[in-house]
Amino acid sequence: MPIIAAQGLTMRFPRVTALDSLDVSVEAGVVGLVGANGAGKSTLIKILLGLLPPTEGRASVLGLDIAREGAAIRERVGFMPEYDCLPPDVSATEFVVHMARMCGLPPPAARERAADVLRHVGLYEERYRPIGGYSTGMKQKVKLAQALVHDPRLVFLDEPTNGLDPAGRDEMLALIRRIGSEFGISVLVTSHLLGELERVCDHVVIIDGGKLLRSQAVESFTAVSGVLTVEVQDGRDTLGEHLHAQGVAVRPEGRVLVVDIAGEQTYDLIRDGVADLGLHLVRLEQRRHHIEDVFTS
Ligand SMILES: Nc1ncnc2c1ncn2[C@@H]1O[C@H](COP(=O)(O)OP(=O)(O)OP(=O)(O)O)[C@@H](O)[C@H]1O
Repeated sequence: MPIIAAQGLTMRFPRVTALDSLDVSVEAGVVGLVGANGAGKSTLIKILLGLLPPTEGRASVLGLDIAREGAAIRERVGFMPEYDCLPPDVSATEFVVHMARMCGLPPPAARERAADVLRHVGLYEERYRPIGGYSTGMKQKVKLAQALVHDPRLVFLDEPTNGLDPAGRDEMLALIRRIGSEFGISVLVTSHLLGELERVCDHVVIIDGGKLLRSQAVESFTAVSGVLTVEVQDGRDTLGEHLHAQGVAVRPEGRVLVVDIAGEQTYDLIRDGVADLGLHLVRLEQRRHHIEDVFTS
């Protein structure tokens, strides 16, 4: 059963059509929803949570109908909103316990679950301090923790890497991957950056102007290409010239050489070249496409 299915989903605001007859169906796993700012990602999430009735069309989440079963959907789905909505004067622990209580957990279970999820997202001693003094990364973790506290089957994460520095972004992406793989919770994560979703998602849905552009397994975007990446220690140009002299299509790119594969003999020529020149081979691998290549080529 798909975790999310939409048919002809349309949302017209007075001045703009945010979703335009969207048909999409995705299976369990970590799913990326990609689109430029204003593409309709947040609107889709609000509709899927049963919080905003669409102008036209139908959709279901975990097999539940958004028009009739919104409350049941929200019981089973966690939501991390894009913008901050955190009370500055309470601690992360107090806030997440409160959110667990709102979901119907009794006090001891709420405290236990809150402690667990805060640990999972990487908030430790700081969880007793008021949220107002937190960094952006810590606030994102609190928002993620509250989305997970009621043990949902699916979470919607709206731009979770927004405002994070590269280290914070990597940490958040790793956490998202763990939610899917270790906790077995399906994830719908939005971003305007294709590249970062490629690293953590099984499947990506790309929308533009409220229309579906693609819905595809990440693996099928990132199929192996027809080029090899060769890295040697101190000898990139020597090896490049040597291969070129043997008719190999080769070009330097940063620290590596990029070689077009013209059959099995290309591997042999590289191996023999490295050996003949007495070089130390660091890396020889077939390059994979990146999702972004699909849209820039
Ligand atoms: N309540 C609303 N009333 C009027 N227009 C709206 C409303 N909510 C969203 N829109 C418009 O619908 C379009 C899609 O907005 P949406 O927030 O879904 O995009 P998004 O892909 O999530 O982008 P972002 O990442 O910038 O939030 C935008 O043009 C936005 O201005």
